[in-house]
Amino acid sequence: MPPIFHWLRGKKIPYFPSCPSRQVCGTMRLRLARLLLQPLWGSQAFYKPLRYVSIGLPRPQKTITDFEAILEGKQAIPEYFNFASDVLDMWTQMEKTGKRPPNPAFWWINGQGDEVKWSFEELGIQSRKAANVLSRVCNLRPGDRLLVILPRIPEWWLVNVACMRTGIIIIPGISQLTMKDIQYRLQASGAKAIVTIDSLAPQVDAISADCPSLRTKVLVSGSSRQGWLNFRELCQAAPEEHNCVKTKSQDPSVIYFTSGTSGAPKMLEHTQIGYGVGFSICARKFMDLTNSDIFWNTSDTGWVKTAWSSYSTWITGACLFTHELPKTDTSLILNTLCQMPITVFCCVPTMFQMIVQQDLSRYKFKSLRHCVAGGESLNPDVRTKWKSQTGVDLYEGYGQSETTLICGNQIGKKIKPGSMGKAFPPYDVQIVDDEGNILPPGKEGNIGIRIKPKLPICFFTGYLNNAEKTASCKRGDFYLTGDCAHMDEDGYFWFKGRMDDVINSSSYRIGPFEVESALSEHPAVAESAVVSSPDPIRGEVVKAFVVLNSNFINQDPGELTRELQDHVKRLTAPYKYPRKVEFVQELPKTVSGKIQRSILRKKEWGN
Ligand SMILES: Nc1ncnc2c1ncn2[C@@H]1O[C@H](COP(=O)(O)OP(=O)(O)OP(=O)(O)O)[C@@H](O)[C@H]1O
Repeated sequence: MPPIFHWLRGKKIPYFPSCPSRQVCGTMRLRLARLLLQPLWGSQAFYKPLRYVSIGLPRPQKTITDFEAILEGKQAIPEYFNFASDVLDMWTQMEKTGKRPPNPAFWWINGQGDEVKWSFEELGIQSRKAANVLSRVCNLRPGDRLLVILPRIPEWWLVNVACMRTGIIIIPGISQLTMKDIQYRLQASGAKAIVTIDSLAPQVDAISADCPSLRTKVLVSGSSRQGWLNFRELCQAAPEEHNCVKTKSQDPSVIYFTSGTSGAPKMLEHTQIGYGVGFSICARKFMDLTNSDIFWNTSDTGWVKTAWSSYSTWITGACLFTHELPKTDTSLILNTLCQMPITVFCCVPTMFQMIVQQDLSRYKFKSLRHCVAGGESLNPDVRTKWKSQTGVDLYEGYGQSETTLICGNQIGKKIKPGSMGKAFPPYDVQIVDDEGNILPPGKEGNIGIRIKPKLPICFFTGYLNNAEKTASCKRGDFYLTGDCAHMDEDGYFWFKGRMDDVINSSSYRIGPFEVESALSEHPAVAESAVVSSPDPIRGEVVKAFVVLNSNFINQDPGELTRELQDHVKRLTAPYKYPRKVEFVQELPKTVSGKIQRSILRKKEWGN
C-alpha cells in the first residue's frame, strides 16, 4: 500500500518513524485528506462529514488555535459546545499523555496552612460528583437557574464546572450581598436553587417565602442547618461518573447582575460558546498565558472577572491559583506573590494604586513576570511606578459584563501610557456619535461595538426581562457601551469616563479620569473621585472628593485644597482643575470595589 494510505489511516510510515502520537497527527492527516478530497467532490457539504467517520480516525480535539479561529469567525461555530467536555476534559487527556506540564489545574490556599491542589483529572472527578449532586439530589435540569454566593473557596469553582456539566445556568453573586440584594436577585432571576455559606443562610431563610421559585437551598459548610442540603457531605457520597450534557453553542451558560455602578444592577446572559471560547485570544495576547503558567486574580467570585479568569486560564491549560483573601489587604497580596510561584497576576487598578504607595523594594516576587488590570481606569503613573519598582509590565484591559475583553494592551505591541490599548478580536470597536455614525480619529464620542451585520459571538444575549434597555443601547450598526473616549490615528483608545460621569463646565467637557489621574500623583492623595457639582455661573463645575494619606490628615484643609488645585493645573489643562474639593474618609464603592461616582453626583445635585 502506498505510504500515504498508511499515514491517512494513522499508521506509522517508514519515512517518519518519529511521527508524534496518532491523535496529534490526526488533525494534520485530516487536513491533508480534505485537501485531497476537495477537488474530487468540490462541495463542503460532502467532505465535511468524512472528517470524523470515514477513515476511522479519532475525533480530533480542538486546540486553542481552533477556538481562536471560531472566535474570529474563521471556523464555523460548532452546533454543540461545552467548556467542561470540550476544554477541561481535553486537558485531562493531555495531562494523562504527558502533553501538559505537571502543574495543577487549580490551586487554592487560605493563608492559614490549608491548601487544595487539583490536576485536571481531579477537577474532573470532583466536578462530576458535584454535577450529580445538582442534578440528582437538587433535581435541577438543564436551563434551570442557580444562584451561587460563595467566597473564594474551592466549592465555587466546583459548582461552576458542575453547572457546565449539567447545563444549569449559574448566577454568581458577591458574598457581601445583603438580604435585600439576595431577594432582588432571586426574584428577578427566578432561580430554583441557591448555594451559599453559613453567614448568609439566615438572610436567605428570612426572604425564602417571598421567592416562590426557590425550591432548594444548599449550604457549603462543615455543619448542617434545617431546610438546607449539605453540599460537602453530598459530594462525598456522590458517584464519580456523570455524562456531560450536550449543550448547544447558543444555550445560555451564565447570568450576571452588573456591578450597579450607575444604577440598579441589570441581569445579562452569556452563551456556552460566548464565554467558552470568548477569552481564548485575550488569554494569550493580553494575559500572556501558556499551559505552564500559574495565574492569580484577586477578584471576588461574584464579579465577571472571576469567570473571565477561569475561562482564560483553563482554555490555555494554565493553573488557576486563588487565595481565600478574607480581607483584601495589600501586604497579604504582596507576601503571597513572594511566597507562591505565581507567574501572571491580575487585580483592579485601585489595588495597584494602593500597592505602589508602599516601598516595594522589600518584596521579592517568586516567579511573577506579567500583570494585568481592568475594570477601571489605570492611572499611567501607577503603571510607571509598578514597572520601575518591580520590573514587571502592567497591561490594562477594558471590558464590560456585557462583553469579553473589548480593548487592551497587547503582547508585543507598543503600550501608550494612559491609553487602554487597541480593540481586541473579534470586536470591531469604533468611536461613534449618539446615532451610531463613526467619528474620525481624535474626536470624542461613545465607545461602540459593531453588532451588524454580524453579532460578535462573545456578546451578551441581552438584558433579561428588559427588552427596552437592550434596545436602548443599540444605535445603527453599533452597541453603545455607555463610555466616552477617543481613538487616535493608530487605533489606540483613550478613556474619558462613563457618559454620565463626563462633566460639562462652561461648555468644556471634562472626564473624571484625567483629573483623578492628576490628583493621584500628589503625595497627599490616597484616592479620589471627581464629579460635577452645580454652579450658578458655569452650570456645573469639577468637584473632587479626596481621601488623604494618613500623614496629611492633620494639614490645614484650605491650604491643602489650594495645593491640590495648583498641582492639577500644572499637570493638565488648567480649566480641568477641581474648583471644589472635599476631604472624606472613604469613597462609596460597589461590592466589586469600583467607585460609585453616581452616588456622589446625586449628593451634589440633591436628587
Ligand atoms: N480599563 C478601563 N478603563 C476605564 N473604565 C473601565 C475599564 N474597564 C472597565 N471599565 C468601566 O467598567 C464598566 C464595566 O463594568 P461592569 O460591567 O462591571 O458594570 P458597571 O458598568 O460597573 O455596572 P452598571 O452597569 O450596573 O452600572 C465599563 O463600561 C467602564 O465604564
